[in-house]
Amino acid sequence: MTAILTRKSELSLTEPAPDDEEFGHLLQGAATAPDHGRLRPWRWILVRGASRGVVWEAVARDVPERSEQILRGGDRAPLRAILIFKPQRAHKIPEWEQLAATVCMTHALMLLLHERGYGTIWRTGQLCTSVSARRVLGVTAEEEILGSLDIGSKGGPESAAPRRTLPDIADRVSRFVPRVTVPGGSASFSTVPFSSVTD
Ligand SMILES: Cc1cc2nc3c(=O)[nH]c(=O)nc-3n(C[C@H](O)[C@H](O)[C@H](O)COP(=O)(O)O)c2cc1C
Repeated sequence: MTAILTRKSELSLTEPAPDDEEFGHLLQGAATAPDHGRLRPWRWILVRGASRGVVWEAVARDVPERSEQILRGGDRAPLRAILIFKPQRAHKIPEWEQLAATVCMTHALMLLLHERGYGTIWRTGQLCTSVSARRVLGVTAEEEILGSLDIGSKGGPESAAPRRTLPDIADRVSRFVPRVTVPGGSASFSTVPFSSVTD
């Protein structure tokens, strides 16, 4: 609960970021997230330093009207880990489940990075639809870019924000109460009371 309540998307990320070895180590942990069929239908492309410019120049080429803004954003984090969804299309595990497994892995990775003191933010935007970026990164026709997990050290003013408060989820959960006495009758639902949670 502490990790959940203290993680938040960090807009300002500076050096240092985890090196390849540390990223790989944490990814091994994250790769144990729930994954129906254990297909691991994803891969990461780590982009650092001047290579970031190459990728975001490609994105900017595809959206000339926003190119300045896109180029400015290219180096917004020391490590831009690009998440590629690599589903097995004709597999018995439906594609949505493969996407769900990919998201489970990514959230686990974000929490592991957070636990090590790194900040993250998952960014999507123009990168995901950029044909030029796909070409530069070697993304195949079978794959999709799900965005960039920006990783670095927390430095912005928002880093000092207090722990988040828990959201009100009272209307998002109910208890199923079958009406066994009425054949074919409808079930009823009752809401589940929650007391506020603390760790
Ligand atoms: C799939 C996905 C895509 C996101 N894309 C962006 C984005 O393009 N730009 C951005 O500023 N934040 C992006 N975010 C971060 C969300 O804006 C952020 O998680 C949300 O505002 C809640 O903030 P928190 O993570 O601090 O709780 C994305 C998050 C997810 C899960």
